[in-house]
Amino acid sequence: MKDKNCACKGIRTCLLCDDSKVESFYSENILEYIYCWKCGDKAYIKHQFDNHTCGNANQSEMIQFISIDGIFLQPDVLTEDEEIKLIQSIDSYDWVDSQSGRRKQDFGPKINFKKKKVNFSSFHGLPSIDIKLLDTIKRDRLRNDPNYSRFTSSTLENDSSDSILCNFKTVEICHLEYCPERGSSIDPHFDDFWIWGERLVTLNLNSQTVLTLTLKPNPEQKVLNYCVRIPLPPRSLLVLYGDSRNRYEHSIRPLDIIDRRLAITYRELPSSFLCTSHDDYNRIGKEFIMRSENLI
Ligand SMILES: O=C(O)CCC(=O)C(=O)O
Ligand SMILES: [Fe+2]
Repeated sequence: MKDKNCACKGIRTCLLCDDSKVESFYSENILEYIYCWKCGDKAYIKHQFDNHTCGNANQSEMIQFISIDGIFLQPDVLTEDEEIKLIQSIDSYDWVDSQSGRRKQDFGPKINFKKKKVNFSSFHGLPSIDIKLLDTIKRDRLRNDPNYSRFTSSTLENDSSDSILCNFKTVEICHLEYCPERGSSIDPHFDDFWIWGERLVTLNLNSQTVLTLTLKPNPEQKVLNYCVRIPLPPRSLLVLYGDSRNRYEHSIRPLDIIDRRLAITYRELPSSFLCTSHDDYNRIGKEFIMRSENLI
């Protein structure tokens, strides 16, 4: 361990505080399935990925795959020009050091997840360019090819002809920066279930990476553990929901950061805050909506 000159706490580390981090991270050998965004609901064993046929029909029985619920990925939702302008806007705000070698910019209230308390005093609105681009994407740039199973989950109340972002109301935005020099990563985790809704929406900018889904190891279950690797090109939009949000933890491994990568996460509220008779939840829901409608 080196002297701490970073924001890591507890078991989290980055290259600044632990130079063995990258080699030791996820050294266990587990089966890797690669997600195919065209198929929408399948991930193929790594060495056979290039041989698979997209869609449900005509799949060779020799190809080993798993079905996976609740991933939507759409490449090229932004033009290169839009991406450049978005990155310029992001870099006009101050970065704050965060855990595991990341830096971040938060646009939302301070939340104490354990005590279930929300403090809105520092939340003054959401960056307008982030919201306008997501609106454009929602309106014009998402495709639901009927030949493939792009929406899979029963946890969404959407009709299959709806966009995956139907009725998505952003109430919090976070900008994240990952750099290979800092060994930036995010450990496997669930996003909070109390305050954040069903869909986790992420825009990937500046360089490609891979988001990894894993199941928490369960010593009682004797099934071989595995991971699902989701390649994320720059300018792609990812939505995790259903099993991918609720059953699998997600992470970004340091070796998957090959260049500076920026991500914008957009979060919504669950219905428990929106249509409720619970006074406290009602107040929190209303305050979120009111503050997030202010574009800065
Ligand atoms: O960087 C990413 O794509 C994931 C970020 C994430 O999981 C989070 O902020 O909760
Ligand atoms: Fe997350």
